[in-house]
Amino acid sequence: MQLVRGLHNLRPQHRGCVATIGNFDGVHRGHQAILERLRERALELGVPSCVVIFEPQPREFFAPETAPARLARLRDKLQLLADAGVDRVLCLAFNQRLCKLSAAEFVDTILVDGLGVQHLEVGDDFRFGCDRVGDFDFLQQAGVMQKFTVEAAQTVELDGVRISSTKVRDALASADFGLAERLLGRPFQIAGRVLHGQKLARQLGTPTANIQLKRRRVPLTGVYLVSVEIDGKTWPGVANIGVRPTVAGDGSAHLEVHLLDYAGDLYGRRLTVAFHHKLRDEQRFASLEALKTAINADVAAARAYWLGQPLKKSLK
Ligand SMILES: Cc1cc2nc3c(=O)[nH]c(=O)nc-3n(C[C@H](O)[C@H](O)[C@H](O)COP(=O)(O)O)c2cc1C
Ligand SMILES: Nc1ncnc2c1ncn2[C@@H]1O[C@H](COP(=O)(O)OP(=O)(O)OP(=O)(O)O)[C@@H](O)[C@H]1O
Repeated sequence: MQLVRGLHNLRPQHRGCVATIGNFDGVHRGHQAILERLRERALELGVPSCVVIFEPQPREFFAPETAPARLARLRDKLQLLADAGVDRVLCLAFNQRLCKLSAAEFVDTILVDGLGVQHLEVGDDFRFGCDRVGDFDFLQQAGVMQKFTVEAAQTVELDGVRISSTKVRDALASADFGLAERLLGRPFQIAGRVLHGQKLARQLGTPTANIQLKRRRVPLTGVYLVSVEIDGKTWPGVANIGVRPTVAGDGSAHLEVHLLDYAGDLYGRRLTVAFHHKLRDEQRFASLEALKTAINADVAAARAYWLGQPLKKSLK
């Protein structure tokens, strides 16, 4: 899959494609259906498929304080789009200039002049352009004039409710990982590289791998039963995701995982953590001793859970 960053990096050979536009946060089953349709159209027309995304996402640009945490960071989104068979991603900087484009300018500059789009696939609720004036009808009319076709993707629902990134976030916030998995079409996961921590965990008796979140905000906090994939092998574990109030960190979120029965150095390795069950909220304990007691109880609960579970369900 090819990544084109910014309109200015589009070349004449990029013209001619089928395209869709959106945030695609989490690449849930609604998105997957659009991408499937896009792939079919690309094959029919013999042109590449292109997904247009924005960085930052529009809500993060307009209201950085209240924009929801992302389900997946850009790198993981790109991987998911590649896995869905997308040929090209055009990643546009969402800035003052872009948000001021009228719907007609958006179509002319990006879709027609930039991409030479032959077919567009969008959700029926899709809106774009300054003040979100552009909609499906507008696109269809523009398509008649500018010689491209537009199709409204059928809404994908689960139990009568439209699947959306928002619904996945709600499921994670209420720790309903079964629902999150049904919305996403895969378990909710966070991937990252293992960093050196404050080395307190060993003193607490429970070694943990600290996964780099950088400045990433996360859509869930607390203590969870997890399974962790390392180089294709899966290990049961217990994880804390949060700001670690007891040891007064820097206020940024950390993901720390203790793997049951794993002995070995994980520094620098890339882990993928899948979430299965919430044990409790993160707490501020009065002492390290009290934190240690709580973590021991978490580990015992994890051990009991994984022993009682048919491991093959979640573990390879
Ligand atoms: C299962 C588990 C549960 C945890 N629960 C909490 C908690 O409730 N409150 C808290 O402040 N820190 C919690 N922590 C984080 C510890 O504070 C952290 O692991 C410890 O500070 C070690 O940090 P280090 O790896 O950077 O040395 C938890 C960690 C684990 C592995
Ligand atoms: N359940 C769905 N069924 C069909 N199309 C969908 C579905 N969800 C999103 N789409 C379409 O996928 C494209 C990208 O959607 P986008 O990520 O911007 O919104 P979303 O998933 O509804 O997220 P949010 O909850 O943040 O609004 C848009 O064309 C949108 O209409």
